[in-house]
Amino acid sequence: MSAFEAVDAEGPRFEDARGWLQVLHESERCVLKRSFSKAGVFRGLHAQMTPSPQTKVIRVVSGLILDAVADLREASRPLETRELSPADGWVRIAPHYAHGFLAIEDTLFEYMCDGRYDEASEQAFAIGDELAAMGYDSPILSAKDRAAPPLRATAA
Ligand SMILES: Cc1cn([C@H]2C[C@H](O)[C@@H](COP(=O)(O)OP(=O)(O)O[C@H]3O[C@@H](C)C(=O)[C@@H](O)[C@H]3O)O2)c(=O)[nH]c1=O
Repeated sequence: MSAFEAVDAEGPRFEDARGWLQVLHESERCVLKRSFSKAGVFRGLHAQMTPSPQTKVIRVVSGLILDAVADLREASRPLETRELSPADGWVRIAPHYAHGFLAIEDTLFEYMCDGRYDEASEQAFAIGDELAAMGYDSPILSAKDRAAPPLRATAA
């Protein structure tokens, strides 16, 4: 076998009103993805729970996002946000965070997760009130994220 083994480099692509998500490569141990989000889209917050927690390594290829994480180890689920642009390079998100982002501009985003996508273990949390308080009203959401319980309602 050649040392340069060809791998499936383009997996499925999912399009919806937010933009698209492309799986670039997936194995048992990692999944590499790219997504495009129109300005005003919010994706998340999402976290894969036991038995499939994931560390995510993320970057903005083009555009600008407000990245958001909530620490699921804390009863109060504290939310932290930070603007990320291409200049910030790769950023690591530990598995105990639920993660999401608002596209402030049209944004191309790439991320690597250690471990497979496991939809059954995923939990979604809504932060519409928190975004509105920061001046980001009526983000464009997926049906799944519209149906998610508010982050605060799930806090102890
Ligand atoms: C995330 C993902 C989705 N999909 C499919 C499921 C669905 O049909 C379509 C769109 O999925 P979602 O709506 O969950 O995509 P999206 O809202 O972009 O989900 C992502 O949000 C950001 C904030 C994250 O942190 C990521 O880990 C991931 O949860 O793509 C996969 O096949 N593999 C994957 O790894």
